[in-house]
Amino acid sequence: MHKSASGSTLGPGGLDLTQAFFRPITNAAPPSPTKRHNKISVIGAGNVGMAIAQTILTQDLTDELVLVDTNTDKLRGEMLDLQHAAAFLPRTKINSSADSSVTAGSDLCIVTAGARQIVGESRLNLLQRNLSLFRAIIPPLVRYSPDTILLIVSNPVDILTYVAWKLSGFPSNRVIGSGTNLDSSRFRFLIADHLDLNAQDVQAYIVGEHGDSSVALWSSISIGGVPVLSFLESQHIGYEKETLENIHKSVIDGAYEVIRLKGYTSWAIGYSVANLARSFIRDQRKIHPVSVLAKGFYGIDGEVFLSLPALVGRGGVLSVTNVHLNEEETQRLKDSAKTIHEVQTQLGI
Ligand SMILES: NC(=O)C1=CN([C@@H]2O[C@H](COP(=O)(O)OP(=O)(O)OC[C@H]3O[C@@H](n4cnc5c(N)ncnc54)[C@H](O)[C@@H]3O)[C@@H](O)[C@H]2O)C=CC1
Ligand SMILES: CC(=O)C(=O)O
Repeated sequence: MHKSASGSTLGPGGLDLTQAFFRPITNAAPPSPTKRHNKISVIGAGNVGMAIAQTILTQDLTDELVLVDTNTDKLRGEMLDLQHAAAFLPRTKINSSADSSVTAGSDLCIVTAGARQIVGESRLNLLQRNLSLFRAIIPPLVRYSPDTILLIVSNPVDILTYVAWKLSGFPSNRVIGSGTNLDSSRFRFLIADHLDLNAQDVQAYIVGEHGDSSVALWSSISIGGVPVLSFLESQHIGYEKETLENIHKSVIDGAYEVIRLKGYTSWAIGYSVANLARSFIRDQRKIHPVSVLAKGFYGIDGEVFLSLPALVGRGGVLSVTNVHLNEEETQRLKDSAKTIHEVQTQLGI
């Protein structure tokens, strides 16, 4: 069997099996022209790329999902393994190739390709290795999908988002790093666990670098509409600053612990990125802490990408939320920006 030019299946002698199986309905209305065909490409079919792909499929976020990887056997194996779940999933066309032309016309390109940390390495240690990969990966993605949103996940994510922005020539609102969307979920989980409630009811952000210099915004945490720290202060309920610092330290150490235990992180980043993909593709206008061009916000004067709570929709990042930071948080954010800028300057990027 093979496919006809129209995509229907041809049997022996050129018989169109699709037409043979189905009888046309007279006076059937043509398909609605308003339904938009969505296409998401995931570059890098490793632990992270596949966790993202699987979550996108189960959440029915796209009509077409494309996987790209240079390891062609693994790539085909991953594609077939997902295709074999077709009977249990919403209908999605799944395709794969080592050639980026397969991504043509993508609405969203998610880049996860590259080296990952081994025990003892920080995210910044990966920069040299992943920088050269990005120089090969980004230009063809841009050529084949000039209107796409680039969502960068590979580490160090903030610096590689800056690199992708420079290489793409795109406006900065269409080049976004997954940033601290994941760290903030870890933060919300730890607070919710501490108080025995649902993490979805905890509004809390980690901003700055996705990594060791991230900043916890304690002053703006609210639970069920109650601003936590000012409530405790108004009720004269004491709390230890050290407890807060320990929770933030657990957020930072979280990835290192998972990497030490299982070798890599995958499930949480899979859900985090699928959650972002939904906001872009379905134009959710949701606020996510993601890595954006931060120059000009909170006194940051260097050209760096780092995470700030941002309004996200079909056009990419639509605006940055004017969340209040106290003096200490502002200073920590500036220090985080400085850390990233220094690495970029040392490498001449
Ligand atoms: N931003 C975040 O929150 C997180 C980022 N990461 C990062 O994601 C990246 C991937 O991690 P894993 O999936 O665990 O690694 P992995 O080693 O399982 O997968 C990487 C994949 O990239 C592929 N690849 C290499 N060069 C390529 C190219 N030129 N084009 C296409 N594919 C290529 C490899 O063949 C491999 O399949 C790492 O940089 C890791 O640090 C991981 C977790 C969270
Ligand atoms: C590896 C990594 O960046 C993370 O899980 O946060």
